[in-house]
Amino acid sequence: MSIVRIDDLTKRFGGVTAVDRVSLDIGDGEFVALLGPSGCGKTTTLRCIAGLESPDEGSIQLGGGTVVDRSRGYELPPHKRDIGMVFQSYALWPHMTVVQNVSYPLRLKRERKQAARAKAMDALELVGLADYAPRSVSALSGGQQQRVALARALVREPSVLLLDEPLSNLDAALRTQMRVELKRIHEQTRSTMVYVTHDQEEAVSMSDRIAVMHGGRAVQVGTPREVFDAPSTRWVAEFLGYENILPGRIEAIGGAGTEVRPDGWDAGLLCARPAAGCSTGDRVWIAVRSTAIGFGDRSADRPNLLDAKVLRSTFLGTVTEHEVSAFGSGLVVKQLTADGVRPTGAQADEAVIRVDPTQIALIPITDEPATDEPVTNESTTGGLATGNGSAS
Ligand SMILES: Nc1ncnc2c1ncn2[C@@H]1O[C@H](COP(=O)(O)OP(=O)(O)OP(=O)(O)O)[C@@H](O)[C@H]1O
Repeated sequence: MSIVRIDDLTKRFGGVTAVDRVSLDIGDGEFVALLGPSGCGKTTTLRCIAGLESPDEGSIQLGGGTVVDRSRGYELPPHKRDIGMVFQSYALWPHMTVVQNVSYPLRLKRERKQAARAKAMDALELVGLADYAPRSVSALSGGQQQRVALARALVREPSVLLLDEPLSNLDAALRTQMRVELKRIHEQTRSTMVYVTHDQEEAVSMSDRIAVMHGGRAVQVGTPREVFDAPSTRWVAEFLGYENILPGRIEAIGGAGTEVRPDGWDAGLLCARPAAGCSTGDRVWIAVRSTAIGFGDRSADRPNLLDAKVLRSTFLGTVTEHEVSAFGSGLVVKQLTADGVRPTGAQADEAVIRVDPTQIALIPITDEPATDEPVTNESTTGGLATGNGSAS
């Protein structure tokens, strides 16, 4: 049964369509991340679920009950929705102790002091802060304050917990630690969680499913594996860090996989992943991560060996990044430093590269109009992706 059901949700701010016909079903106990670059509509979607924004179109159901339905002008106020929220800013009461902050939502609901305190202590136990109960929240670190905010959201046992970039104010080490903590809390409580983030690692490491958002739309929804291994559009592939994206055509589909030929190449590539919805002759984007290309050796009889020219090599600390050219296409190759010694050909800048057939994603080229908007993604190197970008 879906605990959150969003149908055709649209929210406009003046001329800006912040959320554009988003539909999403979230099951009981699921952890779903809304992932996308800044301004793609993640927070607005979350705020519509919470009732902090009033959508222009569409409907939302929580726990089977309608909370907003624009078609009949129905809208339930935020305090009547069975949700808990955790924001980027912890929004705690600085003059209250830890336990007072956590029990506050129950006191607002007129729960008796002793019962509220007992539930608050259980919630603090869950986030590992029971020993801090009598302290003033102002005396806690950022990470501890975020845990208090989490305990406060959990204390009412809401059917849905909405989290808006809750870890973004923490330093990198604490963020990683809190990620593990949040996952544990989710496993322990099995609460349904909707988590807004622009951080891919966060989304992948915690979520059961990810909804990738772009320009107000949920452009792909799936498990982390599905989304990362089979991006549905060129934009999603680029956003998820595929540095090499070439336009090409499917030559043949056989037992060993799909043969594709990038435009302008004298050789094809074997792709071992299933090419869902593709047929021979189809135009496709051929997407390959830089880590899926290595230096090879002609003496081995393996598929996808190509002669290439090494244009530049840059040591990046743990990996070495090479920019190479094969059949006139620029490619980014990344190797662990330990494997970074590349076999040279007759000339110092010549090498044989190998594209791992199991690591190639094929994306049908559709006639959708291109967006000129660049992909903003900290983990993307902004390499030598080619193609005219005329389709997504
Ligand atoms: N109150 C508002 N008034 C006007 N425009 C708004 C308002 N809230 C959001 N927007 C616009 O709607 C679009 C989506 O914003 P939203 O905050 O939902 O994106 P986001 O994906 O959460 O971004 P970020 O990661 O930067 O928070 C943006 O273009 C934003 O400028």
